[in-house]
Amino acid sequence: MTSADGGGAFLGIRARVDARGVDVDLRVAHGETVAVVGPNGAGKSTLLAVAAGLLRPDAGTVELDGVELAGPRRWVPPHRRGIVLMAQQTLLFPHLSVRDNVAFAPRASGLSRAAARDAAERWLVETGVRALAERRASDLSGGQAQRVALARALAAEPAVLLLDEPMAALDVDAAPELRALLARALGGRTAVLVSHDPDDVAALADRSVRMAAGRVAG
Ligand SMILES: Nc1ncnc2c1ncn2[C@@H]1O[C@H](COP(=O)(O)OP(=O)(O)OP(=O)(O)O)[C@@H](O)[C@H]1O
Repeated sequence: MTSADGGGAFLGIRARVDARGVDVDLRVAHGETVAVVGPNGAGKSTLLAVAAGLLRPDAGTVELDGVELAGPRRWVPPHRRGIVLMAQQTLLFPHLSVRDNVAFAPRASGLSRAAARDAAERWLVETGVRALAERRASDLSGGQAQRVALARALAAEPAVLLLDEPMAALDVDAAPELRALLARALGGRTAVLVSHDPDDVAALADRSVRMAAGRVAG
């Protein structure tokens, strides 16, 4: 494993996943949004899965704000990491209302029902989906579902937001609106964005790195 620089990063991922031919080293500063670009199969989603705790690397560490989340003798489960992954497929709870989807993380974090509802309300307004609050998640369009997914992700108050092609499933009409919303949401936030779209990278990221054949190439 090679190291691009020293410590000091807010989020540091140094991981080898042998079955996927991935050996990465990525450091993200506090408040920085880094775009990860590169061809299909380069290992971008694998990098996010390691950071989120969905995949255990064969070697390496994941660190957040000086705390080890994953390492040879340490494993913090996904829901305790303060890292939220927003994937291309929104994975909302289809049978729950939009409001209950967004209130889920605040409630799971121990807030009372009323406080979780207040938190959900704030993020529903913030992401422009307040009018959809009573709808079932299964009844949303793709663009609406992505907005709700963003509201749900932000309601978890994550220290780091991971976005895997957040706009790939949207039609071209819905993309600019969600991009503008994401630009607001990512301002000053620590985030890693995987995208094939140069417009997304330009609008959303402070810097970008390229992955190829499982390595961060620069
Ligand atoms: N669930 C999986 N099980 C086994 N191998 C996988 C799995 N997902 C991906 N891989 C393999 O791991 C490698 C990295 O894939 P990954 O999905 O991380 O790349 P990616 O850069 O995100 O690609 P894309 O842009 O197509 O989403 C590839 O060789 C891929 O075939």
